[in-house]
Amino acid sequence: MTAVLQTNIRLSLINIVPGKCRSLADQSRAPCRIRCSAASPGEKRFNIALLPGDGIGPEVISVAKNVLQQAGSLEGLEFNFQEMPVGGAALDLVGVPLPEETWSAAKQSDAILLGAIGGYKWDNNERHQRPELALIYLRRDLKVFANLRPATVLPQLVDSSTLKREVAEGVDMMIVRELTGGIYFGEPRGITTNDNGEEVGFNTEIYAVHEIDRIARVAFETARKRRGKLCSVDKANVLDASVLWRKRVTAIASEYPDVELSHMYVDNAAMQLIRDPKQFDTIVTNNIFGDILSDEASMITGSIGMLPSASLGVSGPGLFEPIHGSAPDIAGQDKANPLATILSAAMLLKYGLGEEKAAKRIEDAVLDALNKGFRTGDIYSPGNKLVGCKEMGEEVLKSVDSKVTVTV
Ligand SMILES: NC(=O)C1=CN([C@@H]2O[C@H](COP(=O)(O)OP(=O)(O)OC[C@H]3O[C@@H](n4cnc5c(N)ncnc54)[C@H](O)[C@@H]3O)[C@@H](O)[C@H]2O)C=CC1
Ligand SMILES: CC(C)CC(=O)C(=O)O
Ligand SMILES: [Mg+2]
Repeated sequence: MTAVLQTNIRLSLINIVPGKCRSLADQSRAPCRIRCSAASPGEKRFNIALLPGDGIGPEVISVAKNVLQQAGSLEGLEFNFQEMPVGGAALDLVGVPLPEETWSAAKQSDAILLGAIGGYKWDNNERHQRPELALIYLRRDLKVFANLRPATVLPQLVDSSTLKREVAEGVDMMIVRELTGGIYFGEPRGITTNDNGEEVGFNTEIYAVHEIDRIARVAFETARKRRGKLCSVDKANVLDASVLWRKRVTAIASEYPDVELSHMYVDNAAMQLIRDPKQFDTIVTNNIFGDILSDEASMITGSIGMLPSASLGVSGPGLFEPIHGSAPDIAGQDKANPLATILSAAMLLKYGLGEEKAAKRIEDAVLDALNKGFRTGDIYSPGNKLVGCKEMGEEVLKSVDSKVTVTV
């Protein structure tokens, strides 16, 4: 597992951005250093904004928080957690999906751990009252344009994959998804009436050169530190935005002669992920394709409940969250798999705070709990021990405590 998490992307981002941005990135670390000085020798303090959100969000966040706290304390890290409402929970409390207080806490934190947002209750809300808007605003305003979604088939979970053992075994890819542009943000958008008096809905897929170049560089840096293969996924046979995407990714490739670049249309990529997922090392793609392909890739690993993510920008706090949604169908039943959120906490330590040892403690503890046979329903296979969200969390916590060192 650590193989997919070995790139220090924050450093990569700093490295790839020249001059002015480098100092911006350095400034973003300054508040942490000031807080650290108040801690006792050998101890570092970090402010973590916890945004549980809706559905299974609070269940998985409460478990991941304990694991994060424990792994951190064993490495001399102290966390000041500030829990704030977001999404539907915030709509119910104060009438907006991202309250000003939540935004301030997130912006001023060293890193943000988010559960999930949305649910049936708010499904028919007007667009400006949708819980999911909070996520869109957070990503946009934090400027976290690079979304890393590692998909690794753990040896312990090969039998949980929906694919045959020989297809799933050994899969280890990183999907680098552009997160602050494309059709989720493009203008114009809306629902209007056409000349025939018929209602029409429309959105705009739009990318500027600087948006493509910066995500391409993150992807090339990532691929360089992995197996040196980058596949750019687009729809350049139909979409103009994809034509520009392919042109720019190809241009940026000249800066990375050691990385082997290929291009693939997204429909083919969706098929190839199931046919032969081991062909992929690093994938770079736009916002909507990355959203869809990462859900698909999650099932190769056994469950969407396994995939963490890190959303990073040039400066400021990173946003860490499982790739899944609020799973309203299982919310409140202690059935959710918390491992995606626990592993997102590991990504927070590694990419957000640069605390690799504490991150490794979490990754090892997850593997240890799986080695002992603990499984939530989504990754259960006969012969293992079926547990709920809380018990899985407790088992991971015990493994963090016992300071296991596991190799896969
Ligand atoms: N980042 C976020 O906050 C996201 C929010 N959403 C929102 O979540 C709500 C539900 O969306 P869906 O399309 O149903 O996607 P979903 O990811 O919430 O659920 C899809 C399926 O996967 C299962 N699942 C998801 N996470 C799981 C976990 N940790 N353990 C076990 N099973 C898990 C669910 O039970 C469901 O059957 C919607 O309101 C949607 O807008 C959707 C995706 C991302
Ligand atoms: C709810 C969407 C805004 C987000 C999503 O599905 C995702 O980021 O995976
Ligand atoms: Mg999604």
